[in-house]
Amino acid sequence: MSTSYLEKLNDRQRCAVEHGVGQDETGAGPLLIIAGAGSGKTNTLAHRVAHLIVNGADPRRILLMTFSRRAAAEMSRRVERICAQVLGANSAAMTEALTWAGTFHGIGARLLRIYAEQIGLGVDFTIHDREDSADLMNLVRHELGFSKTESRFPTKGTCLAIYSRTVNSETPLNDVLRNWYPWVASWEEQLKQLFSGYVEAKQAQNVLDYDDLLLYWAQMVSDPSLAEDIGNRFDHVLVDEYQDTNKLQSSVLLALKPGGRGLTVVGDDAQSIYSFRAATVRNILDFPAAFSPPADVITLDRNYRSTQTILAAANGVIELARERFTKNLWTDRQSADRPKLLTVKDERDQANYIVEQVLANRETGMLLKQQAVLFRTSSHSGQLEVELTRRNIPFVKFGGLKFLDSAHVKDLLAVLRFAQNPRDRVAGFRLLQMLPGIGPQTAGKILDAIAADPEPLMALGEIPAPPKSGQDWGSFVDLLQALRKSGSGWPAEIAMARTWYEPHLERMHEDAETRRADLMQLEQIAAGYPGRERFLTELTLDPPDATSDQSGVPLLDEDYLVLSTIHSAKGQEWRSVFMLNVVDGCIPSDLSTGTSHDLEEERRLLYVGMTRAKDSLTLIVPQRFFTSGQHAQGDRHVYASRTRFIPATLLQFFESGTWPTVSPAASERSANQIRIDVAARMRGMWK
Ligand SMILES: Nc1ncnc2c1ncn2[C@@H]1O[C@H](COP(=O)(O)OP(=O)(O)OP(=O)(O)O)[C@@H](O)[C@H]1O
Repeated sequence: MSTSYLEKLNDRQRCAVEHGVGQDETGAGPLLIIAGAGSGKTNTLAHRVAHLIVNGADPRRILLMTFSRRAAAEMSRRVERICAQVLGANSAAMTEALTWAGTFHGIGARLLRIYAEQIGLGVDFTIHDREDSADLMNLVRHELGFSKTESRFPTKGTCLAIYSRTVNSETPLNDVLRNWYPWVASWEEQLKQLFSGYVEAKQAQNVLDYDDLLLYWAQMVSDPSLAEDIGNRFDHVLVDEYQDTNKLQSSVLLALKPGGRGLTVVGDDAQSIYSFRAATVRNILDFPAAFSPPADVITLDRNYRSTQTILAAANGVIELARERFTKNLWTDRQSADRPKLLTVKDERDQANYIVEQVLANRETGMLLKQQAVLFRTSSHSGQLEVELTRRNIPFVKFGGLKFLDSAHVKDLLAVLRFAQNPRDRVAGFRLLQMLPGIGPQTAGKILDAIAADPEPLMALGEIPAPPKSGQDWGSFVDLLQALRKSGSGWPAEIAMARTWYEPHLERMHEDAETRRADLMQLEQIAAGYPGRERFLTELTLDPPDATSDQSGVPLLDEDYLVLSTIHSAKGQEWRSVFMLNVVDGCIPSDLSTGTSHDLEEERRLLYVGMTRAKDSLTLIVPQRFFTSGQHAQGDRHVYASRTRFIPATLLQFFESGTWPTVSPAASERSANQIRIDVAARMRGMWK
């Protein structure tokens, strides 16, 4: 069989791809691939999966876990391309059978549905996103009377963050409070009560939150026979971005493959940027020793993405990290141009510079899509978005406000979610209050009345129409009962729900027309899923995160500039990268300067951003920037200085400059063209 597809790999990559393949029948021993930025991690992992399939592995028995659904889709596409070189026309069938590719949470949700009965879980469970979870937390907090306490009890968001960190890091509440939330430590007892109430409420309503998908999974595999049963479904388990997994995820993984047979994890400790989700870099560092004999380790340190000058600057930044394990990256892509470190007056000039530069690049044949503007926090791109819109330059923004966070999209999803799981109080609450004349109290009463019935939506039909809800009540009940029966199939159901919702949309929002366009787009997205349950699950777990000025994301063949938070830029690359606000207070963010641990993560963020660039990198340092909300002083302009992560010793790696540049000729011209001689007038005042 031809192995020509392996020829383009370098020796180390090839070693990683071939590790253990065809050695013996029990599969390869555990493998850790430490893959530096741009070292071909995705490429290598895709080749490994393809190589396994080409060598006879059953694709239905390969579990591939990635950080996002987008990454899983990209990986499957690459695997298919590689397999096609060897297997020709048969490859599509093989790679389509690669059905166990997804995120930890997505895979968890699927397994929980399969094993629901064995662990006493209602198979119809719905999944709460962070906002729904916070709403439910709030409800319980209210019921327990904590919102009325005299000194201030933590907000619903903080409570949820504490809960989430506690369960994901498998750390006692007491420690979490002491280390991360010392200012609420006095509330420990009440928080315990709250969390216990929250767990009971979720169970009564048959909902799981994000964390539950991992928690339930971990509980499930703590039973040795279930663990074995699930583990035996897969011959190979491969995990990408292992540096961003948390303790719970590694527990699950090790329980699935306790001896490490067939287990491959890939990651880069220098790119670990998700500790706010309780990810721990220890997972990757401790991986080899979790097995006996220890896992094999292969390091990829040749970078194929960036020029040598960009890499030198990025290496310089990460070299100053307190603790690091990855070696310096190297490349043979020479370039005479160092990355730019550009000082501008303020954010307005920053935006103007980018627009000018992006257009200039396009003149030289670089598509907008090959260029990206990265920033630490979603709000940093405000000025730029205004300028791009004004100049009619199409852009798509990743990170920050999600499409699914808009009220009307959430409304429509609430209809579907309530039909799916009528015990889901958060969805029910939202939905009932859309009807005229129904407020929180009436909604609560209705939900209470139907909760005990084995078929709550049938019970709904027996409730007399609440006063003032008029004819809307009847059509509401009809809709839900029809959806529950699933008679019209998918995606017709979502169209049905939208038709029902439209008059309410018009009543509630002045800009109903633009919102309607979002709903049409949602319907289009929905058509790509086999059914309501999969649609709701996957959308909640990995929502599309692009928002743009237009009603939707431009079609793929259109050209647009990419705006992205650094977090959302993970794993991507562009020919030209601009980074906004490379100043202290933005990166490191002034919210993150608390501990050295936080600071180190901010340094890695800058590193991740810089290593996205292939040919050209520009870091922009506005001397003044606008900050909102976080300070006691409120919104204000502050004077900024260059990020502390680029101290004077690193300036050698950059070409420093200012913009706009005033050429000598221009200043001479302006001197010659004095329109008002103010000085002469001033003198004249006294003559
Ligand atoms: N053996 C190789 N020969 C030539 N180019 C390669 C090779 N391996 C990878 N590349 C190229 O290097 C670039 C980076 O690869 P990839 O996106 O897989 O990196 P990565 O390790 O996932 O990066 P990161 O961790 O920074 O996101 C891609 O453009 C890819 O095509």
